[in-house]
Amino acid sequence: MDWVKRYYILLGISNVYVIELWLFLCLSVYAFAKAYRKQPPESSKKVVFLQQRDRSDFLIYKRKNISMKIYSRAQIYEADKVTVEKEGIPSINLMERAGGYIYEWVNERLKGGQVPIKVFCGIGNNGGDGMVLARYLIENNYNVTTYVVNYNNKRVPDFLGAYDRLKSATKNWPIVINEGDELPAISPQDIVVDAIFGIGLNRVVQDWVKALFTAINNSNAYVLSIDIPSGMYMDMAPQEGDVIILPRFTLSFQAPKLPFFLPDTAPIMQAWDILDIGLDPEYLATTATDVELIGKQEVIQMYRSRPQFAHKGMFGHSLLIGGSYGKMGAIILASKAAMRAGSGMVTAYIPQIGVPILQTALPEVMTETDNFNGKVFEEIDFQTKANAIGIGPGMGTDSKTAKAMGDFLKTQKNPLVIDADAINIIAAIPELLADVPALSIFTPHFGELERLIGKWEDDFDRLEKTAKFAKKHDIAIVMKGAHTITTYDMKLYINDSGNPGLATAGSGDVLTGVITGLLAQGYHPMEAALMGVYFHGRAADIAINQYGIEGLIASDVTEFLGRAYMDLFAKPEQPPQEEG
Ligand SMILES: NC(=O)C1=CN([C@@H]2O[C@H](COP(=O)(O)OP(=O)(O)OC[C@H]3O[C@@H](n4cnc5c(N)ncnc54)[C@H](O)[C@@H]3O)[C@@H](O)[C@H]2O)[C@@H](O)CC1
Ligand SMILES: Nc1ncnc2c1ncn2[C@@H]1O[C@H](COP(=O)(O)OP(=O)(O)O)[C@@H](O)[C@H]1O
Ligand SMILES: [K+]
Repeated sequence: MDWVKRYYILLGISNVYVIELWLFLCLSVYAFAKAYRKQPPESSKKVVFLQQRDRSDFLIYKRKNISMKIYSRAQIYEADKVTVEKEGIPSINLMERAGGYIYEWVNERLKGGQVPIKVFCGIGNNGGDGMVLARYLIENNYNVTTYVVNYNNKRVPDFLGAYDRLKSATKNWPIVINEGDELPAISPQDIVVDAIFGIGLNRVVQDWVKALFTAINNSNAYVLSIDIPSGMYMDMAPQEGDVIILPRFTLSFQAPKLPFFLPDTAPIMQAWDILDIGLDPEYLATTATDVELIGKQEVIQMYRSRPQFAHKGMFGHSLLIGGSYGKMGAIILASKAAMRAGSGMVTAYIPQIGVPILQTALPEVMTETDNFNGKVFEEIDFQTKANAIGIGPGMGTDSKTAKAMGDFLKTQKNPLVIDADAINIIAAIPELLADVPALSIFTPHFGELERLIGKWEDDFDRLEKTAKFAKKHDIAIVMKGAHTITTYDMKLYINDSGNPGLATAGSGDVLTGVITGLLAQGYHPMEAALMGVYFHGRAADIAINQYGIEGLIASDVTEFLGRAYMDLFAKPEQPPQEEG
């Protein structure tokens, strides 16, 4: 430090002053550095938060190991009750826990950044979660404005508890918004926390609250919804004129909610994650739900590996019935997919006209035909001792074919896979349903489903009507689409794999082949249906790494089926590392 002393002595300042000044300088630099670290420039911190969204590609979130049960509202309330009883805690502690976890989630991403955060709280428990979050944010020096959206006067006790705790922790009290009040200005730079309605929403929202939702949606702010976007019902479809908050991200407690997977509401969910708030594990594990998610863990449990001395006779003979002039591709796709799914042998039953085409395209597959020489087949009569039969792809709905199918159904006792034109024929001649063997698997897309069961009003109505139809006829119905849902015995199984690359001609034919191939290998029909839908989607998820979503065609899905099987036991992928 000699050079400092000398400098100050030169300036005529005494030694004591030099040391004090030096200390003062050091402390100032330290304080500045600390303050700077705690409050980094707004813009850079905002970027860190937004990256979560930029990476919120649906595939990333689908890989997460989330609860595979989808609980009803009543079950979630019961889980709350059981948890507080077993832990011997007041229920507000559970709210504290939930709000605390949300705070940790936000803090991990914002790292103290001074982005303006506007927390909008309702007056129920969802609002209470928002209050707890707001308090933590304020206590940790975030830039927070809290609002109470006063949509009715029935403030629930835990909300009031959380409200009081916030008010006693800070002078930064919430602003109450009543009907008729001017709505707060929200800027695109804000982060909006939506804790207005949670799973308790059960009726249409008042107009002024809708206006607030609209203002939030139009603000272009980053919106984080707590538990479920406000305005979205947990167990019914949006009503005409409803407004739903459109979040960039939703943090949902403990388990996903059914509307996150349905076509009317799922597109609202740009990205979401599940926050484990420690609800009683025993209750969660032992409670049977009407809805389940099927992902890798479920399929692993169904999968049976092959013994070393296996031979083809052990893996069944699949028979695929279909094809017609101009539509031989469909039955070729289905037959090849059955082989790739692991069927020991595959035979295609096709009109004579298709034999050279099929035999050239698929040397592994055998063929049988009818005795007619038409563009469609006119009878279904075969020698193959099939372990599983799939019928429909490319078959057409010619009256001769329909007659042949009716006669064929009368001879069948084992579960069939019924797809495409076979469904259309049954839809046109409903009496045929009486001859469909129990536990047969129907695989309609929405068009075919409507022909089969009639019109529906919305997603929930469709699920109910389809489940009842399936129950009545003792069949399984695979409702194809994004998040294919299979129903049997009034239960719903939501598939967790697949991507919009599958929206391409022939991918449904491939699915028919996969399910038939699994059935032939001795899997129970429900296992074959659920595994088949999963593998089909997973193969497409892997294949798009090579072909891209637009480039994917149905044959690629078949090519990647083996990879989908291998992927069952592949090490889980590491989630992408946070930056910043
Ligand atoms: N186990 C969990 O998942 C936990 C959930 N908690 C929170 O609790 C929430 C559910 O809380 P609540 O049952 O209090 O419900 P909400 O906070 O979702 O709804 C608030 C209240 O508004 C009423 N309401 C419904 N529709 C309305 C409308 N259109 N207009 C005016 N009022 C309407 C309801 O009767 C309800 O009492 C969850 O979403 C979650 O945020 C946490 O606090 C603790 C644990
Ligand atoms: N957006 C999507 N996301 C995931 N899977 C999809 C999507 N669109 C279609 N699929 C899947 O692709 C398949 C399409 O079947 P289908 O409509 O019968 O096709 P095709 O009649 O051309 O064979 C179904 O398995 C369906 O679940
Ligand atoms: K909410």
